[in-house]
Amino acid sequence: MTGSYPHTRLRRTRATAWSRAMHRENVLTPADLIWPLFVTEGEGVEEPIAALPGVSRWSVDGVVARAKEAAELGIPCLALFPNTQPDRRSENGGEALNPDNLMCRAIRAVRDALGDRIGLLTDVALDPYTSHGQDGLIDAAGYVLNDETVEVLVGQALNQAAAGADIIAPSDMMDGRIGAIRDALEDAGHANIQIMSYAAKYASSFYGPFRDAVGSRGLLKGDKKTYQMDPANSEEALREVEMDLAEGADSVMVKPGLPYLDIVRRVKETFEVPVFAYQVSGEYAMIEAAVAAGAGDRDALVLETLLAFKRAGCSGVLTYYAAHAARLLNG
Ligand SMILES: NCC(=O)CCC(=O)O
Ligand SMILES: [Mg+2]
Repeated sequence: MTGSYPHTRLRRTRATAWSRAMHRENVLTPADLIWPLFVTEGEGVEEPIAALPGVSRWSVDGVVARAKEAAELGIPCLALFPNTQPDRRSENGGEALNPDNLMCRAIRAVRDALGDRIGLLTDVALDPYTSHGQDGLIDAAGYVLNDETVEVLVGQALNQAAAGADIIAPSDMMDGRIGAIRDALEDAGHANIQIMSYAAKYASSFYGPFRDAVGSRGLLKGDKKTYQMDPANSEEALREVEMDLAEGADSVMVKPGLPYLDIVRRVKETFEVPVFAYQVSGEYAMIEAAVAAGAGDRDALVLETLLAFKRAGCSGVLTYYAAHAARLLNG
């Protein structure tokens, strides 16, 4: 119990740097960071993404170089996203099942170069592969079909697993996909491949720059509200998480990040499982815009926002600032 003034003065322990360090309740380290990288075709290619100043798409060799850099910085895991060429996109996203697609080539190249020195988390959803930009198969009215999509997602997950993925991360929000993917991984002898479920993924306005990065912005018609969650809901997030855990998810994700830290906290307190959050592209772009406007200091804003994820209960954060933050933390 907190006593009363003046015997208790909460400012006492804040008076010096050593004392603040001694009383700090949460810490951020490079091991808390997962670095999302965008892969593009070619060799020696770096394509800056205008909507995400400071973030580029890299050809596979560049991804390998970034992976080495990440391992040296103490970042434990990368999240890979492909920018599929327009002529490889289709109505049913079949390129997701191609064992030589951009994603699988990137997975194999990083695995060959780094072995187990870094983890590879791979995105399962069809939006980087469909000509309509939705995460699944659609009917004539454009509605995303659940069970038919899950069948394709299982194939996509097995394809990534065969290429060497460590953590399958379904971001599609179909019902039942975690159980279906878990069963398929077990049957295929991949008992130790993890699943990090994007369990509570909201239909958010913060994903705009990401859609530029994977080339789906211009393609997407309508929105994703029939499968991603309503930002008004919190009870429903607990049901989503509960189902994914029951189906075999090893860890769960909340997305977006900072505006949804109340969800992180509720999930953590309710289930006591590893929870991750995604500081998404629009959050990154907001910080960059604030810095460009002279409204704040980048390094301080980055470290404060990332620490806030830890305080809320996250085991780690997916962030485009991962390498930058790790450099700051390593001093
Ligand atoms: N499935 C991954 C994402 O949708 C990322 C969104 C973002 O960074 O805006
Ligand atoms: Mg779900």
